[in-house]
Amino acid sequence: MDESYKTIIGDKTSEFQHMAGSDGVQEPRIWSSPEGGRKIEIGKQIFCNRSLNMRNILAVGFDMDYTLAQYIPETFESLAYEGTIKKLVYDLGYPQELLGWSFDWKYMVRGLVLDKKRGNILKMDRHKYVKVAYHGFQEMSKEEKVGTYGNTLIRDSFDEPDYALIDTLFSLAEAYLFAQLVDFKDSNPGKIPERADYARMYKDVRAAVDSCHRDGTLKQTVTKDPRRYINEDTSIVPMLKMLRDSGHSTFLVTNSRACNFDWLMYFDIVITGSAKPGFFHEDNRANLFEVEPESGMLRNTDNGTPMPQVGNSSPRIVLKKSNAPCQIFQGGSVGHLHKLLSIESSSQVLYVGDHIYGDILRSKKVLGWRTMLVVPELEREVKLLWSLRNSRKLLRLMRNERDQIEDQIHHMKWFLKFEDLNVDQKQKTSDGIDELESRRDQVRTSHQQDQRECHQKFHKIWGQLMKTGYQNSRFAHQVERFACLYTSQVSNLSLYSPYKYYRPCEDFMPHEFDILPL
Ligand SMILES: Nc1nc2c(ncn2[C@@H]2O[C@H](COP(=O)(O)O)[C@@H](O)[C@H]2O)c(=O)[nH]1
Ligand SMILES: [Mg+2]
Repeated sequence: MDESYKTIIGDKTSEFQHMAGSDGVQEPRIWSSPEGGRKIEIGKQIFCNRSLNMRNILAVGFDMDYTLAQYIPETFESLAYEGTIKKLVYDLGYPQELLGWSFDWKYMVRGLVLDKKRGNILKMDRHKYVKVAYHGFQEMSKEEKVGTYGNTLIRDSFDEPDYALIDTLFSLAEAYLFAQLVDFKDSNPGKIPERADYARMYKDVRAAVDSCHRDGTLKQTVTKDPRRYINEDTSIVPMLKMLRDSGHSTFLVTNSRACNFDWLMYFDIVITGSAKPGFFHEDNRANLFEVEPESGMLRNTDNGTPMPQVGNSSPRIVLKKSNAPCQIFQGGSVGHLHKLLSIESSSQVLYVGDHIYGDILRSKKVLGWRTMLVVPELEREVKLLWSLRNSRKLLRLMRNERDQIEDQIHHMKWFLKFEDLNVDQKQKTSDGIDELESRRDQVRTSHQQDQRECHQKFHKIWGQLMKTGYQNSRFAHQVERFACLYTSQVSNLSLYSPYKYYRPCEDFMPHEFDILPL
């Protein structure tokens, strides 16, 4: 939320005050229990794509919104949805009846791609093949899908400007509204402002959402009733404390201009209004301002070094239970942060965020920071996966059976065509082929049906977040490439030793699967 820092820092009674809960009272840690550590439940585990030794990490950094501050999409995204509709109607000339629309917060999922020009919503696999496609809320037939996206010679990048990626939970409301508008335009062509084609409608929705974040519409409502919009997670403060006690520096880099007052004492450096992902570019020349905590006023700095104001020394907020001053800044770039934390190599930094592009992909690609992605959806996904493990095995067996039958059919057809057979043999072979073809059709139909049902247990429309059919989804592919670690909640870090050596599981190529089964 782009709002004044002053609101939070200056008014200690404001909303986030209630959230931190425990202020660091140490409970026995799951990893340090005398029995030698207990098993961590599957939904809370940290999964590793790339080896990461926490002993080599000097500074652990955090994003704030949807990472430390766990917004409740059901209420928070509904708020964004309602605010956006009002702006569309009152500022952008959309019809009044939009005000009666409602939001199904569960309908859209992360990883989807909006085709702005065609009004379609797509889920694709890691090769960028479109596997599930809807026009508005209307499922596209296989023929339509292949006709529109199936050309394997002209491969689309499926990126901006013609496509929009739903890569943060903040985008769920705008994706849903876009689908609603597409349906509405198709059935009421005269009611949408004349100039508005699908792409224009997307642009209007984007501008309206943006405006809700900028003008304080959302912030004001959240401030009045924070518990309605943000999940209280009392394990965050102990987790931050544990990291600091183990010798790691901690920092916060958020695009928001506000931050939770109760967390400040557990960070060495706080940077608000960071304008990620631009923040991660070394050549970013954005000025770094120091925030005067009591007033929220900004002071110029010389690359992070305080510039004494005439007649005034530069004050620091000295926080309870901490000898070191917490330094709070706004703006700047990664160069400033590295200097403030005395970071010599990017690989000494672990950054934890929720935005696969803005937090993870850019910081990894541009800087080589180590990264951890927070995926709240993962907890439910892995639990379901566990409960469906036997069905998944059966599906694999069915798929193998279908392959074997197909091979047999090919073999027998070849035999029929090229072998010198008598009439009787020909008849027998043909009958055999008919039988196999009917068996293949049966297996294929039940396999398709069971696979669909299995996916629908994860999500009725889009299926499993990390898979598209048998392939990894595009989202999963990005997670695999750019997130060294991933987990469902940031506080899962406290379930592991702060010196843990995270190691990935073994990679398997297709030729190894049958030889080295698990
Ligand atoms: N101006 C816009 N701000 C947005 C939009 N979507 C989210 N946001 C705000 O960004 C920060 C994210 O904070 P971070 O801690 O995750 O870096 C938060 O304040 C959101 O309100 C948008 O579309 N436009
Ligand atoms: Mg965030």
